[in-house]
Amino acid sequence: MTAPDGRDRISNWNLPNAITILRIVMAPIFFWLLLADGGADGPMRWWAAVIFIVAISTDWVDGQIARSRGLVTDLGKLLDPIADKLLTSGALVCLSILGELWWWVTILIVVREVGITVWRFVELGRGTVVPASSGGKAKTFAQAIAISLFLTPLWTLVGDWILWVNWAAMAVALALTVWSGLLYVRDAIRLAREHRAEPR
Ligand SMILES: O=P(O)(O)OC[C@H](O)CO
Repeated sequence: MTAPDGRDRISNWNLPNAITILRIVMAPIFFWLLLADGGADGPMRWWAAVIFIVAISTDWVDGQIARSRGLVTDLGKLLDPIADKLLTSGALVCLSILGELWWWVTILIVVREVGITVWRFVELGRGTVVPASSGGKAKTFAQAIAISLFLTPLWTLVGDWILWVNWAAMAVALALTVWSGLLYVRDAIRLAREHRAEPR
């Protein structure tokens, strides 16, 4: 399809966006598996961990395919962070419900993720698409590692010392979440000033 400016328009119905939607579909299956056995470390917990790891890994896959095949779309730029946040924030909420993670950690991260998403939609309404920053990508990677560690009952295999590793990984994820969030706040202030300076 060709846009009015003569350039080829990329269809939103492409492989990277389909993978992103698959990630969204996998999220409720993962939540159910994690919550269904009430925090036990049996087979359902292992399955929940596997599904989370597979689903969050598709974040890297869809990005790679989109860039290498020239299939980057505005829909993808919006949908990709939402799919990540659904999985990661949902996982944190489930872990807090199960009493395995302090609520204040979950709330801090979820408020940051929801806040950035709301801001993305506000900017979209003004005609600006805000893609994920490198800090945001590093934050998602750190969250994925920390959540995968929390989900996988490795303590049943190697002993309780692994819990220290889990908490250290969560601390790094939390720090990157706050840091990258503050950088977005700085960008939001700059963009708001630019919008105000635009002729009406
Ligand atoms: O921090 P955000 O909102 O830019 O999210 C980053 C994405 O999850 C990276 O895939």
